Amino acid sequence: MNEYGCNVCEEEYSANDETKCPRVLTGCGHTICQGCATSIAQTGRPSSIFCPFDRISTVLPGGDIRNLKKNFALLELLERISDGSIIDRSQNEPFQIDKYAKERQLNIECDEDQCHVAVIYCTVCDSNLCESCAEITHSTNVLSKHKRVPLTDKPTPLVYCKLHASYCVEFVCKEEYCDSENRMMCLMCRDYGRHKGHRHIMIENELEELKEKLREFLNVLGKQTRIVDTSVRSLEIAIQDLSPGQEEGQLVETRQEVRAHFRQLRANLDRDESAAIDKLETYARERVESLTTNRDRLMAVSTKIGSTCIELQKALILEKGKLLEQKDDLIALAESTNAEPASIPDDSQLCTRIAFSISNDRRLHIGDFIDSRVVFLGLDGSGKTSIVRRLKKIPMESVLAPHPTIGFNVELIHYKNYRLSLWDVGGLPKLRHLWKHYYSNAQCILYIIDGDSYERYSESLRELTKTVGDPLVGTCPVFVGINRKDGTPLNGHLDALLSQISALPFQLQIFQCDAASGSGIDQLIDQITVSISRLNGEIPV
Ligand SMILES: Nc1nc2c(ncn2[C@@H]2O[C@H](COP(=O)(O)OP(=O)(O)OP(=O)(O)O)[C@@H](O)[C@H]2O)c(=O)[nH]1
Ligand SMILES: [Mg+2]
Repeated sequence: MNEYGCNVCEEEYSANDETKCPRVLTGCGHTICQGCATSIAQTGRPSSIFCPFDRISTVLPGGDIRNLKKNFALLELLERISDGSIIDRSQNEPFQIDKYAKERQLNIECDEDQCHVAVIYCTVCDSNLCESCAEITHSTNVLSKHKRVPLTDKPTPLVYCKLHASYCVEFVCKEEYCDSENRMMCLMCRDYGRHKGHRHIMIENELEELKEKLREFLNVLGKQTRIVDTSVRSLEIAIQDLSPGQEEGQLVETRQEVRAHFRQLRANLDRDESAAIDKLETYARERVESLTTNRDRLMAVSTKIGSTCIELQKALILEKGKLLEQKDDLIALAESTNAEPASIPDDSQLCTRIAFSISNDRRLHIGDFIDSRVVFLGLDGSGKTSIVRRLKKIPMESVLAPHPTIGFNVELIHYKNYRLSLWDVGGLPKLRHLWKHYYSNAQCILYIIDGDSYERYSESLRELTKTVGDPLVGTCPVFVGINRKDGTPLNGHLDALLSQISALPFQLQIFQCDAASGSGIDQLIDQITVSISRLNGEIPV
């Protein structure tokens, strides 16, 4: 690569050759030669040019490459180098541009020293030489007169005819039907030999045509190389930008942005959590203050009642005369103590469970419980009672013996700001005609299917369709729970059941749980309250 050349085509810049003039891409500050800029601009938008090194766009004033600023500093430097006015400090002599850069690329050995690369051709000695060997071998008066040219200008040697060795090849046969393998011919071949009477052209013309073609190819391939090299460079930049372990680049920047985003989210969450906890604690403090005031008031009443009782007890053992004397005082004392206001707290004041909900913007709301009715349906033995026991947090150390529910059971549980009454309805066939009395005014229906009993899937689906298809269900959210999921491993039957449920023309929310292990139960209660809050048009918790 030439140090003072264009980094795209790697050819030297020049003030004299317009196509080699260094032009500045003002968008980014890189410099490339006018020729490369022209071919790059043709592949992009004509009004602008993308830098081949960093893909930054530069507007082309007037849509013409020639309007891009010349890199005068570089031109001046080149001029000073060619003047010899710049000293190469490492060599302590004027800085030189390698004028044989092209010849060196041919990498032909020097005839004098195989370790040297030839750059010069002596037309008299017919030898390829490096600069120093050319200097040494041609230092005498006579030899110094030999004509030496750059290796790339070496004249091509004469070629002699293979059949008539003393004749030079001068023509090339152009006869379409010529069957000779050797198309080059000398005068003898043409006039008397196997090419006699054949159409032909001068070898120089043929060579010129061929060279012209090769030059065209070189031109096309050169452009292609530039495009490919530019793309390789762009790809390298992109690879570097996205490779992990780099200190800078797009990946690093984006990673920082993502981290900042999550840092902000965490900070917001922490702030909202603190605000919610503060609010909860303030609420608890106010409740404690009010309960303490109530308690102190009742203690004062209790003390007064105690002392009055003692006074009355003492009066009971007084002499008749004295007792009668104190009659009015004692009655007044008893009446005033009896009239002392003693506000006895009711259950709601004593209830310490705190109803709360959290809005979408993560604010805590403390308020009354919302009462909702959740009805459990499903075939007998599907696990309804077991799931309700799990929701009630009743310890279940082992699987209980089947104990069919006759009629129904109601259990109350609290979750956030919901007070849910869980209606566990028996699933025996004789009880199923009663189900409608339970689901007709439910806020949520849970239909449980025993995942293990695939022989009962169709019966279960039939009852489900009948239930959900009943207009009494209306907009009530329906959950279909596959119980015993931790039992038999998932099998094809279960997959088929899930797709059959999904294909039903109702809006059903499917979940899987296991009453024996308790898995999936905690998520269930959360989903139920979210569905109920949506149904009520409240802010989902
Ligand atoms: N291994 C296992 N057994 C379960 C599971 N759920 C329920 N069972 C057992 O299955 C049997 C029936 O469960 P129940 O909860 O009584 O069924 P049910 O749906 O209430 O039945 P009915 O009241 O007749 O409608 C009991 O012996 C439970 O212990 C489970 O997830 N895994
Ligand atoms: Mg039951």
